[in-house]
Amino acid sequence: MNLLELKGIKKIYQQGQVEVPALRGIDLTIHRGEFTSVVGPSGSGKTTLLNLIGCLDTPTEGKIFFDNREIEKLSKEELALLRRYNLGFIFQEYNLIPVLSAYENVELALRLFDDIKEIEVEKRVKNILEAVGLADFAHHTPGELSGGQQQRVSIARALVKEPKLILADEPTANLDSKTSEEVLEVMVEMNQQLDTTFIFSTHDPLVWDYAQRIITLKDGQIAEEKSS
Ligand SMILES: Nc1ncnc2c1ncn2[C@@H]1O[C@H](COP(=O)(O)OP(=O)(O)OP(=O)(O)O)[C@@H](O)[C@H]1O
Repeated sequence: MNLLELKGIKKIYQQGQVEVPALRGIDLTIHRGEFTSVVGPSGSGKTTLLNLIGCLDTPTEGKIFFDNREIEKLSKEELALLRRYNLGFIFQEYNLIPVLSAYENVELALRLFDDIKEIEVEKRVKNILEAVGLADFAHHTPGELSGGQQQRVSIARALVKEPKLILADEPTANLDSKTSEEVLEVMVEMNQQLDTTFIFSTHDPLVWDYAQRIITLKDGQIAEEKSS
């Protein structure tokens, strides 16, 4: 089943008088449960593409459908709900709150949901921390965790809402290769267990080994596609 459909997506940034074309006509369908990597040289449009899919920015031209609903046609409230319930983000810099523990960082993501009971919050946070291998580190703050552990917290934070789609912009950029592999294994496991769809942007060849599908961008266009 299609989760995401992009039709004729173009994105032009305006830099003063200069127009910077970042995406020049992207047609792409992502199916539910896919584990897809977006690769390509610096400046090829990877982050721009992820930002558009994550509804963090809007295309200059073209249409994006999420679950068969056209994003542009959604009201502000509908868009906020889509982002809150259906999308999870993992960043290169982890973006954890330094004064909160691993548990509290993950818990915070669920606090946006008014309708979840306290007991359910606790169960879900504990389960997801255990799934990413951090049960014993729940009360540590980010400063007391390694880079790989911090990235696992941010994976748990993205997954605890059980979103349909997780977008990860260079998730292993700050990790050594062994830690990257561990983090990727956690993501593959979550993808398989929860059927969460993942889209990554990356320069890291290691990620390519884990991806089912690799989309190569060049100058804002899809230059190549491979599926394993
Ligand atoms: N906010 C912006 N304003 C102007 N130009 C931008 C902006 N963001 C990106 N660009 C330009 O758009 C193009 C695509 O950038 P993007 O960041 O999407 O590429 P990328 O493939 O993610 O690069 P990298 O691998 O270096 O992160 C580049 O030419 C970049 O300079």
